Amino acid sequence: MNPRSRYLAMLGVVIVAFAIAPTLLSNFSVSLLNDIGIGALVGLGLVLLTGIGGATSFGQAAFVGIAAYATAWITTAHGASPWLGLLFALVLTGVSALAIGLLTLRLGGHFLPLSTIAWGLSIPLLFGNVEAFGRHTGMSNIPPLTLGAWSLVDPRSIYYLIWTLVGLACLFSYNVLQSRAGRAIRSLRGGSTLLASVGADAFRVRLMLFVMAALLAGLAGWLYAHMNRFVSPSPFDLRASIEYLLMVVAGGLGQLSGALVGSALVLIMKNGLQDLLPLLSQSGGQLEAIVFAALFIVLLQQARGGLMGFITRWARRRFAPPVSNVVDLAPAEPLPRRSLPARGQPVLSVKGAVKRFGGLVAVNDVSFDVVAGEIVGLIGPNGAGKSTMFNLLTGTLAMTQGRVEFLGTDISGLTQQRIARLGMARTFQHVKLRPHMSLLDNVALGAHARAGAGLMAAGLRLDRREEAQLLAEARHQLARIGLAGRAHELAGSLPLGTQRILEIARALAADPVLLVLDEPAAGLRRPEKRALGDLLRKLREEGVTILIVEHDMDFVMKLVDRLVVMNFGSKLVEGSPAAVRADERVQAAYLGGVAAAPAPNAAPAGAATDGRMA
Ligand SMILES: Nc1ncnc2c1ncn2[C@@H]1O[C@H](COP(=O)(O)OP(=O)(O)OP(=O)(O)O)[C@@H](O)[C@H]1O
Repeated sequence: MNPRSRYLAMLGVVIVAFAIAPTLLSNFSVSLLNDIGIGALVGLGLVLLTGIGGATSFGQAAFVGIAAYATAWITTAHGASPWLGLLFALVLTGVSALAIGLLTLRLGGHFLPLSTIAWGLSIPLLFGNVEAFGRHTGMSNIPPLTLGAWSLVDPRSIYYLIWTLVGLACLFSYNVLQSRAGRAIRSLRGGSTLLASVGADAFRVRLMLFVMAALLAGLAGWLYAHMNRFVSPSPFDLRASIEYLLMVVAGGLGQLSGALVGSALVLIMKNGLQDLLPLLSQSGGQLEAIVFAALFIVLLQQARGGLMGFITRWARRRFAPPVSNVVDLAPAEPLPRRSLPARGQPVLSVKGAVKRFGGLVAVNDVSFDVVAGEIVGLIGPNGAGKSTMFNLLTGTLAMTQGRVEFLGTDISGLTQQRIARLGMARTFQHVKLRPHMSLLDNVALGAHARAGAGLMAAGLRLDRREEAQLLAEARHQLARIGLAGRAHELAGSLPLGTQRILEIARALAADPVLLVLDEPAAGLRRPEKRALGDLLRKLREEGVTILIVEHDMDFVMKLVDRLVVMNFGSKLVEGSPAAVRADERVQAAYLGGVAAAPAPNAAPAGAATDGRMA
């Protein structure tokens, strides 16, 4: 049996087991399974938001509460149908999440989790102080769910609805993660610069994810209200939020199944402890909290991947074949390409660029132009201001003064994301890849701005044609750099030099007009450098314009059409490689005539062995 059939068979067994469970289990066990399903829905949102998106939330129970109170209020006070209650609950939860997200998601570091504690505390307090919500006594007599004439009042009948919704939510979330939106979500950890460089807005991605997680919690809240037919503030307070977080940490924050496993683990343990602890001590309630706190600490120390982390590692060792190097992608129409400007047309024009870091002038009144179809090298000794100049061009840093035009548009005040979308793609001096993602996904991320399917389309699998095009583009770019055979390996497994090349493939996937490369040859061996040089020359033939910062003079002199030399933040000279090599000011800047080395192949006297001038 191949792995896919084995996986489908296992899934079939799980579905059949869930379908027949209510006929075999006691009422108590079915009710427990219902609670586990509701917990799993909240946990699913937390896995996406915290485990995959990297934003810790201590306030998820508040969203469960907003939906539970919304449906309770509209169905009891206004006699609305619970299905209208669902719509109302989801809209209210979504709008609340959007408002809270807009206010808090820009907070960095520890401030975001702290802010989640603030609203996690305040929203249940609000429930307890509103007369219409029954204050701390809560609201009762909430109608049960009905499907036509079928009332879901009994735990065995609502069981099927809960677990069908859990199944659909898992499928939706899985589809999202396997998409353009999912790649952006998986890239959130590790900062927003990379996402901005491929034309994605990290804040928007995080906000959408936050709303999606809240909606999953809202769905759970709606089920909770109509299953228990009673709501009060305490099941939605900070303690409940921490319990949801504990569930996903116990189950495994890194994978969707962690939500199900964690919910089951914590709720079964909680029930067991509630039976056991009173036998051991009078104060069983307090002991339960202590046991859970101890469990949390042990998990954080010993098993950060949770139970599913253990199971996955074991299953991989036991069953999984080695990573398949076959790129088994369906054929797809190529993505539309942008038209490149005619050779010699102006592409980039930098006028009087200045960047100050406090008292330090890192870039001082630098001007130069780049025209279509040429390779221009930006060189200079260490600390000359080259990377800062690149960061100004790409919008990564704001200019203190000056102007940059790209394809005739003034991009001086534009964000990195807008500039990327205009057709400027870059690589980084300090490689920015997502090591836990495959090579294919890393490169497909580069083509993010060439497609448009969002979360909803991805979740419903309406994005398959576009997704196939994105993956085909990524495969094409991987083939170009000779890594097609390793498409499914993790980017983190590559040596640093190869990671730099992978960054170039990611930049090419954006179909750029201007490729901005920051030290692409650093860490490459001689044959790899030769291959890189060939690739860049081929790109130039195809009409791509290239601006390159490089310390390897042997490499750069043979490659570029023109050089701009910087020193102490200012432009020193500009000209052909031969003219620059012969220029005395450049020789002086590079400490004693290193740049005057006669043959481009030979390491210049006094230069570092890798051919670095500086
Ligand atoms: N974010 C920053 N804050 C303060 N100073 C900075 C910052 N970034 C760069 N600098 C300073 O600006 C100057 C230029 O740095 P930059 O990295 O642009 O030089 P470079 O030519 O790229 O050097 P290298 O070749 O070593 O990478 C250096 O003195 C550096 O310390």
